[in-house]
Amino acid sequence: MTQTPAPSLADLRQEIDRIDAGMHKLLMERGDIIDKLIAIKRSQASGSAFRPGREASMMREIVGRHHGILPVDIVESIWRVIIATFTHVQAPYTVHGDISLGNAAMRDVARFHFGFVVPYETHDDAGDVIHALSHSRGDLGLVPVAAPGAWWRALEGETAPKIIARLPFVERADHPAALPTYVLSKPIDEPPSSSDVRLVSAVLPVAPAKLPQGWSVPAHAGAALLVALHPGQTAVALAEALPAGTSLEPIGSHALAFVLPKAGG
Ligand SMILES: O=C(O)C(=O)C[C@]1(C(=O)O)C=C[C@@H](O)C=C1
Repeated sequence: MTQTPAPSLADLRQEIDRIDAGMHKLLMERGDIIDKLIAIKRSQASGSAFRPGREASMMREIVGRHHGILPVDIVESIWRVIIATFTHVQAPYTVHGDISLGNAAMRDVARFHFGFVVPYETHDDAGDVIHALSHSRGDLGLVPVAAPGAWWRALEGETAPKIIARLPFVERADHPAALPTYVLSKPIDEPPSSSDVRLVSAVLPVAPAKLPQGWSVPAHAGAALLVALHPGQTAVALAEALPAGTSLEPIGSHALAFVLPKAGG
């Protein structure tokens, strides 16, 4: 029986060149599709190209089907950069990062999720980020969930910026840009789906001795709570669980995080 000879280094490099050319061609083809999409989106009311629900479901699909020796970190980061860059091609925007919990961690979040083509500006606190968004056309803000003070109160009111996503989309141990971060923008034309987490600013008459049981409170400061309503939970039930005189204001929503099990775990 004749054995097929093992491929040479030159053969394998030829294969790599063929694959790279194919990937490059597909990316250019993706650009042609985005070009057509721009025309459709221009005719819609909102000036913003972001569709955070669509982005979250794409990331879920991509990371969910991945296997092989290429680390999932790189797959997530490549597609984040592709999507963020094609969004920028549709309508230019700047990412504003709140560095109150550290410059390096926020820069990693911004670069991992938005790449290097999208301009990145830093601000000393969440208030400055929200102010910058209010005066922009379609910029994005990044605020750490644990940023100091009741920063989310500046998101109350119909025309104020809102939370539209939570990063990282894909949660796993040792994520390279792990700082839990909210993405903010001016209100967008995408109603939350029934499987999204809706965020509420609750202001109690006095600071509570302990946080309400059975509710997710990602952040709190004095009498102000940022409450995350998970699918099935309602603002009416939350109001009943909190003291009389509490005010509740919607401040955005985000997709449920996709939790990736630990490799081998
Ligand atoms: O699907 C869209 O609406 C797009 O604009 C395309 C795209 C992408 O590049 O895949 C870009 C921006 C959106 O946030 C979601 C996805």
